[in-house]
Amino acid sequence: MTKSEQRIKDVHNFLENNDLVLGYRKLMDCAMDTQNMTIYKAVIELTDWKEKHPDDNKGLISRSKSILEQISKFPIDEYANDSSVVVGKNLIKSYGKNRFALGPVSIGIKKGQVYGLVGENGNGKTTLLRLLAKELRLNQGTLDYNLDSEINNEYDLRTRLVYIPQRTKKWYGSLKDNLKFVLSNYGISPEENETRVLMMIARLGLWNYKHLKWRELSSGYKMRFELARTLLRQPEILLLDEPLANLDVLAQQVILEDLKSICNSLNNPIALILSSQQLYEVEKVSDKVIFLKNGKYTDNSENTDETSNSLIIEIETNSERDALKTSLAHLNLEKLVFNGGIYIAYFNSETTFASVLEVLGKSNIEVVYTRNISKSTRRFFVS
Ligand SMILES: Nc1ncnc2c1ncn2[C@@H]1O[C@H](COP(=O)(O)OP(=O)(O)OP(=O)(O)O)[C@@H](O)[C@H]1O
Repeated sequence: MTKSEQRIKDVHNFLENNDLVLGYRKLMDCAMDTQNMTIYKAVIELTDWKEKHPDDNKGLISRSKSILEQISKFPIDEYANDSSVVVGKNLIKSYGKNRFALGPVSIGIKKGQVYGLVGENGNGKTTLLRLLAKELRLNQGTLDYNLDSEINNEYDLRTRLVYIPQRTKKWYGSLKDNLKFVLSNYGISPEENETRVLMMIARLGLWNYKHLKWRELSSGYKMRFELARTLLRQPEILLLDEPLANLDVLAQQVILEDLKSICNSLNNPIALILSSQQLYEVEKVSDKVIFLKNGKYTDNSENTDETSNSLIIEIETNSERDALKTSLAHLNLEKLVFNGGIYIAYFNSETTFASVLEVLGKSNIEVVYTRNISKSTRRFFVS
């Protein structure tokens, strides 16, 4: 089964299981992989119908399946270049003597991959993103881009290597007109412009906002607009500074899933690096998580820290510390740290998470929340 057939099958399964919100998004991703305007138009028409018939799930499923059928007839040219699109070696950036210094950082990312950049405030996330975006000059190290498009000047580079800062600029007119303006520079017909823009509006959940102006949009939707604007230009590398800021937890998950899915396109994948404070959400979608502390770098695939073999568990409980300590003691508990809200329990490598759950379950400890963070970047935040 090809990847494209697998994706179509996945959408079928989502529809069959009534996971319609997700199924519809994945249907749009399959549609976008065709790059075919007839398919785009069918999706646009269905999006409009869906908004007018919000409760007709049966109708949505049968109409979606009929589009899937059309999509399955299109051969998809799968992107096949497996080399890194950006390679940074021993990057160092200093803002001056005795001031903040980042690095050395080495990084290499392929298209279709997502890297999460995490760390507390002021630890160099924006600095690293701006270095990769060529907005800041390196003090040391080398930075190479292997872009597929021909790059003749700074403008070409800026369309393929896009950095979206935390605060974006105000724009005038309607959301849709602004998106159409982006494509008007690409020499495509007005009809195709309209179709591509409406498709992107549908995919980014902006359908009911397309006629709104900048000041009428919440910050979450302003970010979605920025993404739509950027994605229309088909970038090869996308650098996002805190795209989750100002979003509620549900919206954070949705936008991350959307980003991951869009960047994983079969024929037009994008290398995505995003910074965030939302560790767990970012970990879920990232191929690699890079943790920055005081400008120094650790990534979660290198188990080089001293706790890399330990079992580390977060536990939230209303019980007393002594009671917790006593019940866990015989499980080779090495350390129990309380950070004010949550306990972090460190065990030696022979202890399993299942055995801790068993002990907690049988004890009188009232567990509100627990999580195994042994492999999570979270362990660097708490240590
Ligand atoms: N232009 C600059 N000149 C001097 N120092 C700077 C400059 N820009 C950033 N810094 C310093 O570099 C450090 C890292 O900043 P940076 O914005 O990269 O961190 P961050 O991890 O993105 O933080 P946040 O999560 O708060 O956005 C901070 O101490 C900041 O004050």
